[in-house]
Amino acid sequence: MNVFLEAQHLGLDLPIFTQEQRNVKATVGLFLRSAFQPPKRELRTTLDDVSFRLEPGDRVGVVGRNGAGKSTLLKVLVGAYPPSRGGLEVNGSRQALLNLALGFNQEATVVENIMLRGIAMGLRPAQAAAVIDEVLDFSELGEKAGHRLRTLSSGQRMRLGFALATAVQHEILIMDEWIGTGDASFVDKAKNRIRSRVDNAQIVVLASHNFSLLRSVCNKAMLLEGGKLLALGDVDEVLKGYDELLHMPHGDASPAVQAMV
Ligand SMILES: Nc1ncnc2c1ncn2[C@@H]1O[C@H](COP(=O)(O)OP(=O)(O)OP(=O)(O)O)[C@@H](O)[C@H]1O
Repeated sequence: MNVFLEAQHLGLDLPIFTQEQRNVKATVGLFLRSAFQPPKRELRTTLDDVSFRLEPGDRVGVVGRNGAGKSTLLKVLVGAYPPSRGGLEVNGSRQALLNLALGFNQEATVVENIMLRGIAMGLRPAQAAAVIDEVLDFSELGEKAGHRLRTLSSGQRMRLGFALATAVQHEILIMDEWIGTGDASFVDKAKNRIRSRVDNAQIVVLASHNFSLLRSVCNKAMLLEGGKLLALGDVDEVLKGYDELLHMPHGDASPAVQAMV
């Protein structure tokens, strides 16, 4: 199968809720208005005319300043947000390593959650059942198998989310910079597994601010600014352009970026 990920003139508008400027010194009025004045809903363009095609062997870092649209682009690529304009074509199985704590059912047991979330991630019921033992083993939660999720600590939930999200190798891996919050031995184990999933994926998309991580994982990078794709190319060149951009006011393109576009 020819694995690829293609975005064609992709655009996304998200609703934002704004409030008229209030006089914070008029305390009583402030309380009344914050209780009764409805917010205004506006649509804001978060991704604007983003086009690229990724092929097997592409390991692409997604960089840009805070609020540039990196996480939003990843959410569109994993199918969490449908694009408002343009199209996204994905050929191959994809796995998101984004918010590992999301999507659990607090009232269901650990094993039930592995089944439910495994199926939600696209596994067939038999495949989800087949990974239960491995997920319990990797997350070191065997003795909690029949416990309700709400009784787990946040670190234990993170282990479960990580073990489940990485239980199966996929062709396309879409991930945020992964910062381990578990104890040191789990973080080491998790890093080894991530490395193996990255090495064996055909396409990797990694959003991060960490240049050394990006250079060690990626061969290409894309630079976003204000929801637009400014550059896509060799990782070292794009990081150089991004580094220059970081020292410029918003809206100005750095010389290295201008040379790339
Ligand atoms: N759910 C949402 N609803 C409305 N606006 C949003 C939503 N999520 C993000 N935004 C806005 O979209 C823009 C891009 O946000 P995004 O999280 O994609 O940025 P980012 O490049 O990942 O930033 P950072 O480096 O700070 O994580 C920001 O202006 C943000 O305020």
